[in-house]
Amino acid sequence: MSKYKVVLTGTTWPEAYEKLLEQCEVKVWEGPGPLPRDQLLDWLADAEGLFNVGHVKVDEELLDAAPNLRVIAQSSVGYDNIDVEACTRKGVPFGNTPGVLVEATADLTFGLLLSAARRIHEGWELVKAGQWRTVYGTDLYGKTLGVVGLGDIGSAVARRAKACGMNIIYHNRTRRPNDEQEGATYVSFDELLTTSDCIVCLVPLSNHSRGMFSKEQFNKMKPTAYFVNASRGPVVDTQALYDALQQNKIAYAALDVTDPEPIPADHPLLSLSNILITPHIGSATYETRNSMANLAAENLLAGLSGKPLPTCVNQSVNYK
Ligand SMILES: NC(=O)C1=CN([C@@H]2O[C@H](COP(=O)(O)OP(=O)(O)OC[C@H]3O[C@@H](n4cnc5c(N)ncnc54)[C@H](OP(=O)(O)O)[C@@H]3O)[C@@H](O)[C@H]2O)C=CC1
Ligand SMILES: O=C(O)C(=O)CO
Repeated sequence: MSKYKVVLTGTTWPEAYEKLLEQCEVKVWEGPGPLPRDQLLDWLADAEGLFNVGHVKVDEELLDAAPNLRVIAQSSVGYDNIDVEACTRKGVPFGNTPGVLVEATADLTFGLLLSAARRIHEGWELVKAGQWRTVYGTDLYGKTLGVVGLGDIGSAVARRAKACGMNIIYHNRTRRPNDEQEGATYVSFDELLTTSDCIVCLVPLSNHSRGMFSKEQFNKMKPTAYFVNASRGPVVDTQALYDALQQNKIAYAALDVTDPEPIPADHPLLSLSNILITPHIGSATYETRNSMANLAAENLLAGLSGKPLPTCVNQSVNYK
């Protein structure tokens, strides 16, 4: 039996790679640097499957360059780099990796809040510098956490916060009755901004959410507010965040995602004392990244053999 022709935009985890190799002839980009666009389009000329690990932009141009493409699988839950409507128009199912990364990403997101509130990272820097002294933080117990984007991950963050004695409010475009039964209170975006002690952002990046945290929103927050973004950098206006922190309009920010990404070492945000940034490691545990790769491989192999993808974004194509 001839093997499926697949393009892999970067290296993946061994278990998933082995599964692919059983059924596919794989062109894999091993660097250095990201896969050049020309090379990708050239490889896609006869490809039947695209396994996207490097968040390559998938648009009309790419789809036109890949006339035999039958499936795209990406090992992430966010898919703001994918033109899903274009995939649907071309009849190409697109699968992401929801669910398997929820707990790891919620741990990191709540960890950022905890570290910022208790200055864990600052304490460690002081100890390393030979300065054994008290760094004061703030209690989370009894405070109000506002979750913007209470979906799979937001809800798991809310669970952790509740276990630490926080009150939970949230804002989505649609209400979540199950989470409300668990104690999360639905409020308008404005009410969340003005009443939260801590705000966590976990909305997907879209035309609706791009720049949704800007000067106006930071001005509405409490001057004691802690702001955590673990979604995508462009959901926040970086200059407005810098101004809000620099002018003490809010107390502290903790970010796992930035705009731009990676953030250059000489970026003004890095000169502030009231910020903590990690390099987009929300889902980066061995177990979770392995599970994400396996799910992406399952999506790819299902699409190649004409079966519905286990986790398909454009369902109308999946089940046609
Ligand atoms: N830092 C990291 O490493 C990681 C980051 N992420 C990011 O987290 C995002 C969320 O993931 P996940 O929880 O699985 O996704 P979900 O789809 O489960 O949840 C997203 C939630 O956001 C809400 N939402 C969407 N748009 C808006 C908006 N404009 N205003 C208010 N609420 C909105 C949705 O509700 P409704 O549609 O009703 O508004 C939904 O409840 C991903 O898209 C990704 O960008 C994910 C994994 C790891
Ligand atoms: O899955 C995602 O969307 C990420 O950001 C990385 O896990």
